[in-house]
Amino acid sequence: MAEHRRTEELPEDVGSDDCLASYTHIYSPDLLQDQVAFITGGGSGIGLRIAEIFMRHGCDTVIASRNLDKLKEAAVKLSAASGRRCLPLRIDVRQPDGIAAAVDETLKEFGRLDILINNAAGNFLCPASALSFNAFKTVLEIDTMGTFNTSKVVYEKWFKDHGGNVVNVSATLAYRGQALQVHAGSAKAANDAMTKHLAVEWGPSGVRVNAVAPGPISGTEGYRKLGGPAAEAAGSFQAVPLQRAGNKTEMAHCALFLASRASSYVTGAILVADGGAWLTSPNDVSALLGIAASKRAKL
Ligand SMILES: CC/C=C\C/C=C\C/C=C\C/C=C\C/C=C\C/C=C\C=C\C(=O)SCCNC(=O)CCNC(=O)[C@H](O)C(C)(C)COP(=O)(O)OP(=O)(O)OC[C@H]1O[C@@H](n2cnc3c(N)ncnc32)[C@H](O)[C@@H]1OP(=O)(O)O
Ligand SMILES: NC(=O)C1=CN([C@@H]2O[C@H](COP(=O)(O)OP(=O)(O)OC[C@H]3O[C@@H](n4cnc5c(N)ncnc54)[C@H](OP(=O)(O)O)[C@@H]3O)[C@@H](O)[C@H]2O)C=CC1
Repeated sequence: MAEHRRTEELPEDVGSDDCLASYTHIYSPDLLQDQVAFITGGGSGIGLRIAEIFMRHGCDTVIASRNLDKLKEAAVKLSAASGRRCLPLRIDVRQPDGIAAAVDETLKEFGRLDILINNAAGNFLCPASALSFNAFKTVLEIDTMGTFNTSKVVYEKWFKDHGGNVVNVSATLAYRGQALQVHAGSAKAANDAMTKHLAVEWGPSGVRVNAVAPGPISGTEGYRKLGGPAAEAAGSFQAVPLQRAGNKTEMAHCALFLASRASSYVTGAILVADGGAWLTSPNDVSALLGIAASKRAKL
């Protein structure tokens, strides 16, 4: 008997921080019609693709991070690809006053805010013994405090009275112990707890709070910094049930589901989107990359 292996068509992707040349809608094209999304770290990687896919579903966006030149360049590409408006704003998610000013500007420009995507993060590989106290604190401040700061400002300025959707970008690396990742794993685990606590507290205000937890996602800074290309070369993805890395469009589709009425009864959920990697795969990146645990890894 002939062997049948069902294969799904993967959504389009490009490896660089560019917009897609073509896009086939899976969801209704008007799923986010005339809504407004505030996306931290929306100028690159997964955040940029989330902005693009949201805009292709009728949404206007604010993309906010530290590097305004990068954001302005991205905003031009995003508007050209989608015909929607994109406002680039400089923020550091560690600074609540700057976030507050950006949210004020968003409301002045668009008159509403429907979706917050907490995507900004920082990471690198480093053994705990070599990690400075400031390095650990820095990652917690960006990933965890940054998520709280932005969520709280958006809630107080708009969501408390109008409802809204928060989607946090987590990581499955937090689900098992992993060498060289105590800073990022601790931060993302805290964010998963924050997702559940805020879902409970803000549900009565009509605010849903969910998270998507990616595994390795190609074509991103995180993938490059954390050894994705080396893992590919070593054939490590064969150990992942779906036998490949994910792509940015796949993550954007998860965020779109959680940010839209497609998930209207879902809150406090963490949508694991890692091809099954954390369930089964060897996840000791230090062994894979040949990095001795006693040495500082600057990748
Ligand atoms: C689950 C998979 C399982 C199986 C699959 C099978 C095989 C796969 C195998 C491999 C994995 C493959 C792919 C990857 C998979 C998953 C990825 C998962 C998660 C990714 C998470 C991410 O967050 S990705 C985001 C990446 N992007 C960025 O990091 C961009 C933003 N980053 C930054 O701005 C900086 O890097 C920063 C975080 C350091 C912040 O910058 P800044 O505020 O300017 O801070 P600094 O002043 O520069 O530094 C502060 C202190 O930190 C120290 N530091 C900085 N860099 C390093 C480093 N590289 N190593 C150690 N220490 C560092 C710095 O020295 C400062 O400390 P002092 O004490 O000196 O003051
Ligand atoms: N790529 C992967 O394989 C995985 C990624 N993730 C998560 O996905 C998300 C996106 O990562 P990825 O696309 O790979 O990486 P990127 O480096 O492209 O994205 C991180 C973004 O965060 C922004 N940022 C960093 N620090 C700050 C700050 N202090 N204030 C405001 N913005 C900040 C950066 O912009 P700027 O420099 O302009 O500030 C950048 O746009 C992260 O939450 C990451 O943890 C999770 C698992 C796997």
